[in-house]
Amino acid sequence: MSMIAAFYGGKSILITGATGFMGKVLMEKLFRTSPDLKVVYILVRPKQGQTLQQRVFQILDSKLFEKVKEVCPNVHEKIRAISADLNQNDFAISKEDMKELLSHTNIIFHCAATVRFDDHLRHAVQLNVTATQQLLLMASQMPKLEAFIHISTAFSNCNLKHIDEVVYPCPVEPKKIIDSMEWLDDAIIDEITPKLIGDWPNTYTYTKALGEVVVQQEGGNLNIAIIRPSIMGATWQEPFPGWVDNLNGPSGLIIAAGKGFLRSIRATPMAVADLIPADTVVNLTLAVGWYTAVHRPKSTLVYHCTSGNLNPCNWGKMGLQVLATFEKIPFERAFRRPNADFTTNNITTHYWNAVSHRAPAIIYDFYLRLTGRKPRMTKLMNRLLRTLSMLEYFVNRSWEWSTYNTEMLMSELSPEDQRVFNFDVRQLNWLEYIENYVLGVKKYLLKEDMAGIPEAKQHLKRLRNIHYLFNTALFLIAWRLLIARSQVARNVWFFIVSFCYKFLSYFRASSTLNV
Ligand SMILES: CCCCCCCCCCCCCCCCCCCCCC(=O)SCCNC(=O)CCNC(=O)[C@H](O)C(C)(C)COP(=O)(O)OP(=O)(O)OC[C@H]1O[C@@H](n2cnc3c(N)ncnc32)[C@H](O)[C@@H]1OP(=O)(O)O
Ligand SMILES: NC(=O)C1=CN([C@@H]2O[C@H](COP(=O)(O)OP(=O)(O)OC[C@H]3O[C@@H](n4cnc5c(N)ncnc54)[C@H](OP(=O)(O)O)[C@@H]3O)[C@@H](O)[C@H]2O)C=CC1
Repeated sequence: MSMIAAFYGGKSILITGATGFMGKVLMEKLFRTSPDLKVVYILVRPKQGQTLQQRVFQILDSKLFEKVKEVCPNVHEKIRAISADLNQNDFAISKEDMKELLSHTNIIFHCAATVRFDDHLRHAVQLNVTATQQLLLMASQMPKLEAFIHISTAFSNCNLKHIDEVVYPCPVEPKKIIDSMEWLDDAIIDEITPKLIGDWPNTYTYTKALGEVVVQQEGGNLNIAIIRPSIMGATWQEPFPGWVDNLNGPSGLIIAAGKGFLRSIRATPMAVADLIPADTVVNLTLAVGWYTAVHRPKSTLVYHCTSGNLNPCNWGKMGLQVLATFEKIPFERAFRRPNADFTTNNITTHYWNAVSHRAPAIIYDFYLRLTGRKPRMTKLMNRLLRTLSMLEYFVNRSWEWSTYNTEMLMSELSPEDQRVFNFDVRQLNWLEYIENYVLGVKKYLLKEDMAGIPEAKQHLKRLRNIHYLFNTALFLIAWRLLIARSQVARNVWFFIVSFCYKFLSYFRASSTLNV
């Protein structure tokens, strides 16, 4: 019997960010392995005209929860959605709901965050720092609380090269930042943001670092642990390989590459691609929840959930495997044939952006205009290039994350728990994982049918022929222009033609002799 699964039995668990990518995988695993848990409280905000209940039903209706519904048929009764907005005071939770949460919660998993790299500093601070502070305050009033697990990111200290499993201080105290956000106006915040974030690349990583400091400073006597996942990708094994439901991290770029929009990227092929499957993160998170509650470590332990130091893969290898998978499993209605040019140089980046991205978009928009349709490709391409520029920082550097605590935890688990809550990334076969990831993107993000693969392959063949035809026409036009202007080019042309003629005559004569 799994000790971890048994631990969660009968427990009341509070999850923030349960409607997000990680939150859903976390909930799924919890219900599948501990169907006898008492209740899962999730803090949800109404969104896109959907009520809380509609949002919960939409999650439970997804393929991700198919197995759960077999193991725990009354799962919908065990999820208690609480209306909350983490941007508001006391999260805008009603008095009754608050009372229930405070008196029953045993474990908190704090996953909610804004993960947008370019979020306004005020908003990023509100969600990633102030909300964490408020949640800690709530936690301190929960008499039955056994553990508070805070999800951070391995990139919260990406301004360092080697990162240990410790909380690093920030140049400006989080409390001062929180205070200043209350009275500074947006224009001033915009002005001071670059100075405040210093050598962090964006407001996301900076505010996640501040959030960790808040957890350490204001955790009081709570049993707290911090988990730092690197780049979370599709699931590796559970509940099935390749599940993914948003465009963050590599997923959006895999779509852009598979559809032929993205054909070159400014990335260092040898830089470590520190991806980590979402189910691995969730397994570690649940194991940490158990360990923190049962063993009550004296200080706040930080756990790195990364792959680079145990089983490294690099961006070059990843790009090649993604392309190889497109050969087998192409995406439908691609704009161009998928291709991957990795460049680290400024000039070649501009060149490839002009030739591989902007020029085809302009030509296609011209074609759309000619056929009376609205041009849209240039706009899409500009957005893609903007996204690429934001991700560049992460694909041109490598970091070293130490994993002592994570490895210590692994050794503390029983063989059964090591199997059920496997977070040993050394067992991951990258080629297989990436292939399943691409397949998952096709199935669960693009919602494309596998039956369409032969047609998609035909489409790619047509694109290849158009490509050859286009290049040949371009070459002939360029050549024609050149020989019209240059005597040297004309001489070369006559030399090639007469050489070919002689070769053919010789070939014809020798084949006549052979007969
Ligand atoms: C050469 C070929 C290659 C071949 C092979 C290629 C595969 C192999 C190579 C793979 C290298 C991977 C590198 C990953 C590095 C990640 C490092 C993470 C480190 C930290 C990890 C963490 O700890 S934490 C999670 C990370 N946090 C994000 O990853 C959020 C990012 N994101 C945003 O910060 C905002 O999104 C941003 C972008 C500002 C736009 O902002 P914005 O306002 O302009 O646009 P919106 O967000 O409103 O989106 C507008 C439209 O862009 C669509 N879209 C949104 N994201 C998209 C995306 N990533 N790729 C495509 N498309 C995306 C969206 O679906 C909309 O499409 P539509 O309009 O059609 O609905
Ligand atoms: N994805 C990744 O690659 C990585 C993620 N992480 C961390 O993991 C955690 C989960 O990330 P992930 O699942 O990818 O993120 P998502 O963006 O998928 O999910 C974010 C969650 O936070 C909720 N949320 C945001 N704002 C509010 C608000 N004002 N009130 C209530 N809820 C809110 C969202 O709710 P709603 O559905 O209503 O928007 C959603 O449930 C985050 O802490 C992130 O920093 C760490 C490393 C890598």
